[in-house]
Amino acid sequence: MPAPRMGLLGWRQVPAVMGLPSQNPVSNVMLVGDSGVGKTCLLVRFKDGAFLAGSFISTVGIDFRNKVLTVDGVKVKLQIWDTAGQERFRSVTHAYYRDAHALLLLYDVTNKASFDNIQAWLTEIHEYAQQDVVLMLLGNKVDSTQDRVVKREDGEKLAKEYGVPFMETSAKSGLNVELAFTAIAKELKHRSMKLPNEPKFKLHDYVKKEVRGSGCCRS
Ligand SMILES: Nc1nc2c(ncn2[C@@H]2O[C@H](COP(=O)(O)OP(=O)(O)OP(=O)(O)O)[C@@H](O)[C@H]2O)c(=O)[nH]1
Repeated sequence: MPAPRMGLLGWRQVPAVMGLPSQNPVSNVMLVGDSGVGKTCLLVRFKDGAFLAGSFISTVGIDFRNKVLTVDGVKVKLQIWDTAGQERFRSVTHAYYRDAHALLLLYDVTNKASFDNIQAWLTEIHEYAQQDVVLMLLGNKVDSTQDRVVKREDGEKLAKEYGVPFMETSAKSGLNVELAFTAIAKELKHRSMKLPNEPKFKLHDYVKKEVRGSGCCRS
């Protein structure tokens, strides 16, 4: 059992922006998935450009970081919530779904159980999150080629089945990490601005094109 990492918010504490999504220029992005899939590492890679090597310290409750991205010349403020994947913190996570504007759902390509549990996570998301929440599926740890047990095609198939955009990432190498958050920020920006003459942004198409362009993830 990994040692616990107490989230900045600790138990039952709520970020100042909770409950005020419409008056609030901050977009809330929540990272979910089994314990150990790499949610904290993905966030640290995105925020600080570093990889948390060494022993695995499991998140307790929920933690968060802020990051501002410039998307098509517009600043998009993201507050990213790093949730605890362990089952015993599930009720804490449930309380946050409703105020999330976007969800990044992770599994670990070296851990079949974390992939098999995606269906259960999607059921939970369906139950607790807003109907129009932006959702993306990420298969993390693709740098671990020797230990891979979930093929890219399996991730793609599952994502297609549920109609969600998909990409493979590595918090260790940084592969597609910036891209995942940028894609989410683009979608959130387009939704919030709703410019009448602007063509509708298609997250699926953007992700497919960008992932193909990066030459990533051929296994
Ligand atoms: N090789 C490799 N290891 C990774 C990657 N991302 C995370 N890890 C390792 O996986 C372990 C778990 O990472 P965390 O980011 O703490 O996992 P988590 O999903 O936040 O776990 P919980 O807080 O328990 O929900 C750590 O030992 C990390 O070093 C990755 O992209 N590649």
